[in-house]
Amino acid sequence: MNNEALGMNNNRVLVITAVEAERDAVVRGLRGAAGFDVVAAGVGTARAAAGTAAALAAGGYRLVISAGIGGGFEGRAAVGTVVVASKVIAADLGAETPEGFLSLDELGFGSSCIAVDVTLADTVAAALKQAGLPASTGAVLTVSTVTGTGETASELIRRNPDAAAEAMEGYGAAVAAKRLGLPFLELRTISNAVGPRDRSAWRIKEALEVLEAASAALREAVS
Ligand SMILES: O=C(O)c1cccc(C(=O)CC[C@H]2O[C@@H](n3cnc4c(=O)[nH]cnc43)[C@H](O)[C@@H]2O)c1
Repeated sequence: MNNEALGMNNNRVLVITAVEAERDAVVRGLRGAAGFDVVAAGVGTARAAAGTAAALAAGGYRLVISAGIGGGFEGRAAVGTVVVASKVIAADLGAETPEGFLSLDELGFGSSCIAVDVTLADTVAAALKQAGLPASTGAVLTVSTVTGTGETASELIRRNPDAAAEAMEGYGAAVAAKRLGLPFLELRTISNAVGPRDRSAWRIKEALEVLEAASAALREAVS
């Protein structure tokens, strides 16, 4: 029997972040809004999936949002901007062959791509812009390894022409949400460019400030 049949209202929103600094930024932005639970589940898809599934087991949710900082692809998402995912792609889940990379889809093991609620994603992006934030929509890649070379960045774009950003958790949280039939969103504030590793150029503090501001706008957009 599902929650509705049991008379339980599914009216809560679960926001999953990787680290506590992201969770704290989201909580500050939400400013005590009712109906939101914000959980830091750890870095990577396994922790994101396990943390999301564990939280959803309590029941009562209507939406799952993966939120945090991320890397932006050159010319698509600049540092300090926000990307709302139009889809989530597990970009390195598959098999390497001498002829090139094969995705889960090509291997016949399901899909590396998870759809989001596009109408809601567009609504959230519009609300962020309305709040004065530089927001756009685009595919967000989930990777197991932060991209650290121009070659890998180019290869990711070649395989995923609509990619705007990369991060490490979205696909895991999305799989858990999908398993329960819940709509899913991913929101990334850009802390660094995807490409040659330059740790000194990461703008984590600024990205967390944008994440806080974005969460304030999110509060209205998904209520
Ligand atoms: O390289 C470092 O010294 C370093 C220091 C602190 C954090 C990191 C991370 O790799 C954080 C990963 C964390 O943040 C998201 N994220 C942010 N930028 C990217 C990116 O360009 N590619 C993938 N993930 C990124 C990710 O979702 C993790 O939660 C490194």
